[in-house]
Amino acid sequence: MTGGCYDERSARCASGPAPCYTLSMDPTGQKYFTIIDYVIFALLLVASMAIGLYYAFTGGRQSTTQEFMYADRSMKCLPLSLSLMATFQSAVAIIGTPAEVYANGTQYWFIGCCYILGLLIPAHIFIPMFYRLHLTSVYQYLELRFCKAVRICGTVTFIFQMVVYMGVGIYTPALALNAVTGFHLWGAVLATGLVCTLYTALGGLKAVVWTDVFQTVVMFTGQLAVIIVGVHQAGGLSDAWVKVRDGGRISGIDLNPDPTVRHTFWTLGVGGVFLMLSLYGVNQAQVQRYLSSRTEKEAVMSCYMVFPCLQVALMLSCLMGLVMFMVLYFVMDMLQNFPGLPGLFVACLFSASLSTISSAFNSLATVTMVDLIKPHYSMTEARATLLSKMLALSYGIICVAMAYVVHLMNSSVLQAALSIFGMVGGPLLGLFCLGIFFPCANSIGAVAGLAAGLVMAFWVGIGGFLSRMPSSVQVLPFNSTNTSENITVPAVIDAARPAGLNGLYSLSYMWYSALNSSTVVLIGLIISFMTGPTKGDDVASGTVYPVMRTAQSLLHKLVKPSACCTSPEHTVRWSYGFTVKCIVALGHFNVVKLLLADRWS
Ligand SMILES: O=C(O)CCCC[C@@H]1SC[C@@H]2NC(=O)N[C@@H]21
Ligand code: NA
Repeated sequence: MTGGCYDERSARCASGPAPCYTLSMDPTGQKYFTIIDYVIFALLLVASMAIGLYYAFTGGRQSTTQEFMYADRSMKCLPLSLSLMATFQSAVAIIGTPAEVYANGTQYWFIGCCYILGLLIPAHIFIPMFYRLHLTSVYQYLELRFCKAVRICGTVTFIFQMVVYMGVGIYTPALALNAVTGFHLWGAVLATGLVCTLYTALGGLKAVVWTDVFQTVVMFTGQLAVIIVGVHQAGGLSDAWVKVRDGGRISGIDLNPDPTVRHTFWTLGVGGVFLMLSLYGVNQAQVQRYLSSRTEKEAVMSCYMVFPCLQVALMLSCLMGLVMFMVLYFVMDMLQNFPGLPGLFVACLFSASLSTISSAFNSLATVTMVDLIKPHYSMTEARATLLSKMLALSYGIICVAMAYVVHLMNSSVLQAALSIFGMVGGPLLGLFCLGIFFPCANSIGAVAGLAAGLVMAFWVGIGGFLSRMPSSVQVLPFNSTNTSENITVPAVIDAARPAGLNGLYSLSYMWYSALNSSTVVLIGLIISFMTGPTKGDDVASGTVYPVMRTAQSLLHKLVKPSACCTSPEHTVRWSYGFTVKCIVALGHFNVVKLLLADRWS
């Protein structure tokens, strides 16, 4: 490792503000794979293809849309939970999260707090409702609750979101591989796109779920192997811990309520809940997995089981950020003398990418078929299945084209991916919440609300992107005393903090989902009341969540009727006891907070 430097190309591959080190490279400036690395990488593609072909020629041979799209609704919760986790865990997380943790400390790790509510709400509100409605696509809910126009708006918005996201997902690992090994950028994009499109178009959802399971194993193995070797090279756990702590990489809990601060416990732990709801609650790729479960209980269980998988994935990514100073270069440099490990790490990268874009292809083909084509053209089952496969192929081509667009954009992919979810997934979440929690909302309100949410999303999202001109400034590493070189990172500096309305531009991107979904609900309700709110009994049964009834029954369970409200002194005594309990709990929380802050300061 020599002194740090800011290298446009490698910083791009680091996908985010991260320091880069010029390494002792051969004259062409590239690190070469050994043959064993290529073999491991090729094995990943071949194995994925084999699983796809297996499901193309066994079972029902993907001859019906029920099998192609919903695996004949026969899936069990274990493979489903791994597939659910893998779908939104792409190379962006594998590279971007370590780069984020190293460049900005472990504050990002608190995003794990949003997984609790981010999975409980889908498990107990969205899944039961969608499962009992026997939906063929999640956007069918919008037609049941509102009208066909709202369904089409939702479908088109989803298609836009996933096509852009796929572009990021396929481009990231190819760029990283190119920057580090000299592997031809577009060769990697085409190889990934081709293999993924083929096994998805041939094997349907069964193939996508089982390749996701296989790719998750490769992902975790690759990350674990690199962490173990990295810690070993750092001199063992204790030395690694000392280096990391003295390097100031461990950031305690940041309770700053300022919404413009990029990463705090609130932006990650609370803003992240809305992000999770838009992904694990109403995103077609995930809902399709819930609907392919054998029973509703299996679907809820698969959602619960995502929690430990996500926590492990987050822990591995964050540990990589701590153990390795620069994910990819460090991997290549450090592991050069461990032939096979660079190949395993790159296979881990591509496993993350393949398992994400295959889910995107399959869900895009499904909604295009179910929401946009089938309602207007009747056709035989065979033709519908063939058309679905053609759609999956065409989305593969679109995805490669999108990779080129992302190439031109050249921004931090982790923030880009999360911003896409916030800017487009947020309004979609708002649309579903408007329908599910507000019986008075009508179709005009829904369409107007969605439009308002998207306008808000792009205004704040693009405004925020433009107002933060990235520039490289001299940044000393976090109070580290043991490193001499200055690390130059492309810091994203906030221009003079704009006041008032423009303050929205400096809003943390982690609040986009919350801001945009609430905009849809707010505008949707206002327009609904202005154009004649829907009457309670006009709403299709099963499409509204009974908030009041649930709240009353919960309150009833909490407040045992015998314990209080039978007489004034009972009520006084109960409320006194309740208040004392709250104060004690608050005390505990503060003690924990002080301990955490002290330990990590
Ligand atoms: O990896 C990606 O493709 C996108 C970045 C991660 C997406 C979100 S972040 C919260 C949740 N946890 C994950 O591991 N993925 C999703
Ligand atoms: Na993935």
